[in-house]
Amino acid sequence: MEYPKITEAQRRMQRGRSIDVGFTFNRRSSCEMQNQLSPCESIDDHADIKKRLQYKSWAIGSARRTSLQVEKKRSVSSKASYGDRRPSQPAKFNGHKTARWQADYMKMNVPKRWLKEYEKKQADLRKDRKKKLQPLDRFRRAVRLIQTCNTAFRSIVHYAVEKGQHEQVTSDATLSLKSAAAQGVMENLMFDPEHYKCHHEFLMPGWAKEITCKEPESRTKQEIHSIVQLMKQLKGFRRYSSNIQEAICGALKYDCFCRRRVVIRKGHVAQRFYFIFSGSVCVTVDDDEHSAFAKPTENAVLRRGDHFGELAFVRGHKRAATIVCLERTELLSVEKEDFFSAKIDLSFNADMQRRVEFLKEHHVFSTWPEDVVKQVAEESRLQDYNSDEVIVRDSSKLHWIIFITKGQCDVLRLLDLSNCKEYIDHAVKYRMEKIQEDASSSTYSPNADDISLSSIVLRGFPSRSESPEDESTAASAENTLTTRGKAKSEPAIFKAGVRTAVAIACQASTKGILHSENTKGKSPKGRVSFRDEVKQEFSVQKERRQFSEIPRRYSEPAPVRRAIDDEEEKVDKKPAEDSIGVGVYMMVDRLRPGQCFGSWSLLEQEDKCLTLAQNIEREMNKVKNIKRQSKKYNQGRERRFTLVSGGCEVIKVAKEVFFKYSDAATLDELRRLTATYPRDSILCQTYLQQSDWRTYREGIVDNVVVRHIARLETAKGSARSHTVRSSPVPSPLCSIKLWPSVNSKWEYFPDTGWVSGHVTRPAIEAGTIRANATNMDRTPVTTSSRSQSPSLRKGFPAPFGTPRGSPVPLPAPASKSSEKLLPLVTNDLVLAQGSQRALVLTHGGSRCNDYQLQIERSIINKQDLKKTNSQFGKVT
Ligand SMILES: Nc1ncnc2c1ncn2[C@@H]1O[C@@H]2COP(=O)(O)O[C@H]2[C@H]1O
Repeated sequence: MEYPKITEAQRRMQRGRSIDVGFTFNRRSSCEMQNQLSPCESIDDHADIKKRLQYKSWAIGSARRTSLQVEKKRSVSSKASYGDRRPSQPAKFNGHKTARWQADYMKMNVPKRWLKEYEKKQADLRKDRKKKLQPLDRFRRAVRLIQTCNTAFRSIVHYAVEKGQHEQVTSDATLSLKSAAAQGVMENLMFDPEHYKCHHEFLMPGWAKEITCKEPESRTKQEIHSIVQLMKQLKGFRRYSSNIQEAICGALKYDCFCRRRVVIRKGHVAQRFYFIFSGSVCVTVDDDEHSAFAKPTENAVLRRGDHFGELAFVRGHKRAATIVCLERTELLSVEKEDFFSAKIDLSFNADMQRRVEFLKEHHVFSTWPEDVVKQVAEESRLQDYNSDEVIVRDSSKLHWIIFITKGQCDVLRLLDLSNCKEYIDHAVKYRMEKIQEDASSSTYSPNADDISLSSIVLRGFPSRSESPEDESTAASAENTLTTRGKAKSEPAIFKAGVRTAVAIACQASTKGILHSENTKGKSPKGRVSFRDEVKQEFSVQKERRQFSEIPRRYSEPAPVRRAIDDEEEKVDKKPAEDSIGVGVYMMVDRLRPGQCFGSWSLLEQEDKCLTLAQNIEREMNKVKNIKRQSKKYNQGRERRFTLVSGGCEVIKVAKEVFFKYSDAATLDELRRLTATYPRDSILCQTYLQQSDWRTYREGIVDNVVVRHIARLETAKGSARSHTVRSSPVPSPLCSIKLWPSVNSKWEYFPDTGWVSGHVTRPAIEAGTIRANATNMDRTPVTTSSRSQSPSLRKGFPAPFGTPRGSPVPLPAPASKSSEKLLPLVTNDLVLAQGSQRALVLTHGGSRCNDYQLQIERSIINKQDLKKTNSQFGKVT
């Protein structure tokens, strides 16, 4: 058989057409999975391609065979040349950008029309796939993504461990344990400092260690550049210009020291200047490093990003302090010669100049001679703090006066609530009412939230009273307390207060009201501590002193004073947990540039820093100003404040240095700058007011919900003004709702909220409930009345601590334009007007469409309803 002769061009054309379908498929797959499969990769892929083609109905047998043959031939013959043919950049096709595989087709004479059709089909498919993605599919996708990320992360960790860089991946738990151990006790802080810490501390990477251990001459430019980038993480390093940075990094040497290792000893000749890359060191002015561990609060602690050892170079003296590691610390140091050749000293001189200028301009130092100011500036230190960093934990142990140069700091007062008369009175009163209410009504069992405030106070008592046993526990607790109380001859008020509280605790626990979670949730650090009587006795005495406004120094005879002081010292020496039963931090002041912190104790000892002549004059003035000064003395002596940075730069001047040069004018100026903060009793009242659920709720409502609703309503327009809002805003605007119909049916619809069967229009919200049950009236609450601040609501005193869930009357509204239902929230009590039926919302809320609403129908008889209402009356 003779075959017709065909030209090479015809053959090529035929081949192109015959392989089209199969080839298109193959090429497509090569594009989609470039890394896994490519048609010309090897003959081993042949089986795979065949398998794929079997499932494609449009890949007819003959075509498939041809294509495979062609593919096989091609893959064998053109294996070497394929790489060359393949264009590295996307080629242009018909004015459109095309992919690599399209360019290949062009070469193989694949008709453009087919390509276009194919592309269009693919685009449609992609669009459809995107559109039809169900939430579940989306979720699956997200899960897959997370899985991928997780796998990637694990492989990085694995790689790091293999390469010996596993130290960099240190868990927070290990770090927090380390730092807690390094700091010794957690001191008096009632919040967990770990919450304010970065989760990972970055240790020096292996490659950086290698570079910094090399001789400076053998470091390449690239290596120095990498070290510069790494060192830029340190705030102490960033302040240098790029030239200085490079010069420093060319000479840096890596060192790692363990805890207790002395890096610098006072009086030694200076050799190196140090940056802290990780860990922390303590600066102590003693020759001996032990005070760093014995009195940790008295010494400065330097951390990652700080530097030390410059003073000796700048001043040309010997080392001014001892520096010891508090934990495993990584340091990068620069030799003396490099320090000067890199001109690091210039930046320190500039810093020094800034300090001098700040001090010179400050009022306190206005009378000081220039050389003295310079000396003080030399001995002071400029430090910057990030937001939320604790600068001073306890002002009573402060050894510096802190001047704020930039930014702001917050002064906090740790308020011991268990020592606040107002708080105890409030809690006991509230609890008594609750118990009476419980005793009289068996139908209504209060929610755990209802006693949240009282449980804070009760937390200060031994856990034995919280065991859900019976009254015998109460009796025994009371007995123990009374016996102890007798032995110590407690004041009567105190005994009565404590007894009531213990009794309350037991009664509450027998009813299963006290929930440990509840207590835990409200407790800073979840502490449960027992305040012993001695502490309480003195706290009561302290309280009395505070109330009487008579300064202790001048009102009490000396021996008594000493005795009290001694006792106080004893009490103060107790562990932190014992000294504060229930604490809360209150912000009392915000300091801005120019203001100072920590001068109270200085004013107290002002006599020490005056000359004899000045002393005589001051004695005269003292008599006149006795009352004014005594207040400040008390403040300095008894009250402790915490200083927390809000992002600031400060100058710390040592008190001793300040003492040396202070005169009367300086102290007067300092006194003028020193703020007098409110007494604890006032702070306590403010706290109670702020933590009052209703005040809080109104604040939130004013700030968030009302604005949100207003926005929604503006968007919806006035057409919906007579319909019930279906917005899912769980607005806790009102706790009591009155319904206009006596026997109305109570129904809940997810969209429309509560609807009464007897009312044609939506039931009208009522905000006011009168003391008398029979006189219950309805008055609509408007958004405008709601948005008023609590103080503007006349005749609406804010009782302390009305907890969430308890019935709260709302103020008389301004107008009745709004005829809408306000949403209910959990624990809301719903009363029908004139009806004896009450509903307590136990779960969800009328605006929570996703929740199944459960309603507890408690039938309250008339008597109980009256009682309840009379209690509402009491609250108002
Ligand atoms: N009060 C301080 N607070 C923080 N660091 C200090 C204080 N006093 C001295 N230093 C540092 O401790 C270093 C001890 O060595 P130098 O004197 O060389 O440089 C000193 C300062 O860098």
